[in-house]
Amino acid sequence: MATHLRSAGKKCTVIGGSGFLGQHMVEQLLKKGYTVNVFDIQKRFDNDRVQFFLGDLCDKEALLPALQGVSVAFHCASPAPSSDNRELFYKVNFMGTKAVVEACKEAGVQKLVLTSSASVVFEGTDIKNGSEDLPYAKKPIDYYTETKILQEKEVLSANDPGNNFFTTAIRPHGIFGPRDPQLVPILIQAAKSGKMKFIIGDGKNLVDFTYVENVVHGHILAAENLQKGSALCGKAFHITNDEPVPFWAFMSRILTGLNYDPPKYHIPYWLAYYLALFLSLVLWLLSPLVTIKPTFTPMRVALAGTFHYYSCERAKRDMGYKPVVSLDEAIDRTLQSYPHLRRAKA
Ligand SMILES: NC(=O)C1=CN([C@@H]2O[C@H](COP(=O)(O)OP(=O)(O)OC[C@H]3O[C@@H](n4cnc5c(N)ncnc54)[C@H](OP(=O)(O)O)[C@@H]3O)[C@@H](O)[C@H]2O)C=CC1
Ligand SMILES: CC(C)CCC[C@@H](C)[C@H]1CC[C@H]2C3=C(CC[C@]12C)[C@@]1(C)CCC(=O)C[C@@H]1CC3
Repeated sequence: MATHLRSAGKKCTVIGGSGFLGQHMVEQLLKKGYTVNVFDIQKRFDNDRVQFFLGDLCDKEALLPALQGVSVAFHCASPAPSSDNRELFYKVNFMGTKAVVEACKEAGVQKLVLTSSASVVFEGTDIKNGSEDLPYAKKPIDYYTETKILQEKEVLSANDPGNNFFTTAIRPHGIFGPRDPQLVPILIQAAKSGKMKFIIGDGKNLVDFTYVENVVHGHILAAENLQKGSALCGKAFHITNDEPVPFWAFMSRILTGLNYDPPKYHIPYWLAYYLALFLSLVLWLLSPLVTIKPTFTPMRVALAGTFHYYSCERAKRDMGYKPVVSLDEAIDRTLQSYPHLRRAKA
């Protein structure tokens, strides 16, 4: 059945709809004829076609009005990984997700699609073409990821066909695109302050970077294929660009595309890792006196210096997923979208 026919008359709620991914979700859902509610802790854009509900997702009562009459809820809210706030991650990603599940059931929502993360299986060592069958990380790289695991388990185990409630999880990796507040802005900030001189390791490690529209496409396909008896029920799916790329080649392309020099000196992976670990220890000791956010954390060094790319064969097989924007096109569109970060040529 054509996508526009399947989506006719569908009403959905995007929890976290004011965020980077959330806003792109809203735009595509509206294009596909969905009626869209946004539930978020803040309102970051205006759109007459969207009904906004402001509140904290940890509060079930606040969620309920946003879910009335809705058939699909997309849950893509999370505190930013860089907030580095253990209590907040636990409260929002774990306890809050329990509230989301409860509220969906109470409001009679039939489908819940969670935005998880491919990092739920990453322990800081190489993953090449990893499938969804990899076990959850026993030692997740940070507390954000630890709570993404708890969150994913909570949502997948809530799948309950007997009560007409179906759940699935999308695991994207390294989302980028216009309006992303993390990847490009952090990279350019690091370049501006002269910190992007070194390639961690030999620079050959392949990683997935996934264009935001492909991530959105995966979510919408998931919602449309999630139904009684489908292979999606209670399962997680990698959504990638299906074009793993050397981490440092990708970074260099963004840097040169915005007129910054690419890194050219190599530093051994373990040296970078232990330097970052030592730095975080020093900053932790100083934290009662001063708060400094380091650019190079052990987590970022692990992400920058290892292979971690994932197979999206399961999504292709079970929901007909195929990236809609190639990596080349995605990088060009992203570079175009950040004129304010472009360095004036000398
Ligand atoms: N960006 C990436 O590379 C990847 C992201 N993900 C996942 O994708 C999802 C979306 O990420 P992204 O769009 O980058 O994140 P954003 O921070 O841009 O968006 C998340 C939104 O959720 C809101 N939010 C946070 N806490 C609450 C709360 N308690 N109640 C209601 N709303 C809340 C945020 O508000 P505020 O800004 O005020 O906190 C923000 O508007 C997240 O679940 C993330 O874990 C997964 C893999 C990779
Ligand atoms: C300073 C440089 C070494 C790195 C600059 C880019 C990084 C900020 C990004 C490279 C990989 C990204 C990534 C995430 C955040 C931004 C990066 C670290 C996530 C941690 C976002 C949340 C997830 O669920 C997993 C992502 C993995 C990749």
